[in-house]
Amino acid sequence: MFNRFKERLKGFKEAVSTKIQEKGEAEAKKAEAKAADKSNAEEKRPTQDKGGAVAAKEGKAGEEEAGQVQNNGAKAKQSFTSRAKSLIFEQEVVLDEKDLADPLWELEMALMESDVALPVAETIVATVRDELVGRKKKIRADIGEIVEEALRSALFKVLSENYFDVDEFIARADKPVKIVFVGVNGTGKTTSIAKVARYLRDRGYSVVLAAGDTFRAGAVEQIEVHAKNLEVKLVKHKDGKDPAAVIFDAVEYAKAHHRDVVLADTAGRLHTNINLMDQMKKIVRVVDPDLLIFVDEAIAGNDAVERARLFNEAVPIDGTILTKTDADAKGGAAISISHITGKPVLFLGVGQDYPDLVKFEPDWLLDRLLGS
Ligand SMILES: Nc1nc2c(ncn2[C@@H]2O[C@H](COP(=O)(O)OP(=O)(O)OP(=O)(O)O)[C@@H](O)[C@H]2O)c(=O)[nH]1
Repeated sequence: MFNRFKERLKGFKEAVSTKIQEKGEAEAKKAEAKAADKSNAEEKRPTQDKGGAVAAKEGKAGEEEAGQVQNNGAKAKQSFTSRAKSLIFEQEVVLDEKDLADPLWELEMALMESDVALPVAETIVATVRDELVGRKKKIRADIGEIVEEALRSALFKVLSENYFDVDEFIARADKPVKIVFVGVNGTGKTTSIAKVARYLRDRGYSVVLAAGDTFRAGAVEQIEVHAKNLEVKLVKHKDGKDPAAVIFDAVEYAKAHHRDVVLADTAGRLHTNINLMDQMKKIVRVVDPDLLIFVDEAIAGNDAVERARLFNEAVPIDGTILTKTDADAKGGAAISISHITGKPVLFLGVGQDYPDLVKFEPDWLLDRLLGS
């Protein structure tokens, strides 16, 4: 998961590390030279003072004393150098904007090549810059850790922007909670509905599915298989072509039978298909969903982000499910989609089986984006 993203970030980490090391070494050299000057000055002082006394004395005794003085001088020099060395290790480096210009450019490129949308990449770079510029770093501190911390904090800021606790929302909402899923073809909408049905059923909610994809041949049969596997009620129309009517009936069924949640499938559509977009608007008008969830696949990268933006413009969505993150090497869509739409990511699809659904938590995703 996100292997290419991690690979691309390495370049940035290395560039900052090299910068801190270079700067640290330059400052250490300066400190060493200063310490050596001071040590020479100290060495000279006792020799000169006692040197006068030596001149005043005559014979062997005088020579012995002179030897002793030289010895003392060498010892003083040695202890001064080791003190200077430990001071160098404790030396702190302050990074300025100039030091970080190249590494931050490297970071921006890494983010863009990982399909992070430009405004999001810029936000992340600005936060990392704020984290690193002007802060004192010890030369012997773990530089990798410093850079990782800055990145983590910048990514966390972006990922947690529109955080929404879907569990809490469902627990508090009036029942039945009406949830409609929309998106383009083949991105994993129906599979995600089945996963969410299982997720909710496991948390004690009763679920009704609505076979609202009346457009694609085989779509009703597909959701029927999921309903059977999960042992949940499916509402469908025989030869019905109006998805709004199917979903409306599913809601009526749920009300009459005191079911908690209605999960409605809809046909896959592209935002450019005006008829199908109008149909989606009609569904929203008729059903008035509590949550309109846009489903897209993480592997589509910037395309998924752009589609989410366009769907959100046509009919305001309440959140996103990003599928196929298990197959996504880049991570850009997962990082960008919420920032661009201003709506939260609710779940991530992490495989093809029913349990392969993860409730979106910024820290969970961060561990996978930055982890080894
Ligand atoms: N690896 C992986 N595959 C997934 C995930 N979610 C869905 N899929 C697969 O994606 C394919 C398409 O899923 P569907 O649920 O049929 O997609 P859809 O959006 O309903 O398709 P349409 O009905 O054409 O709109 C299936 O093979 C799923 O098993 C996921 O999180 N990871």
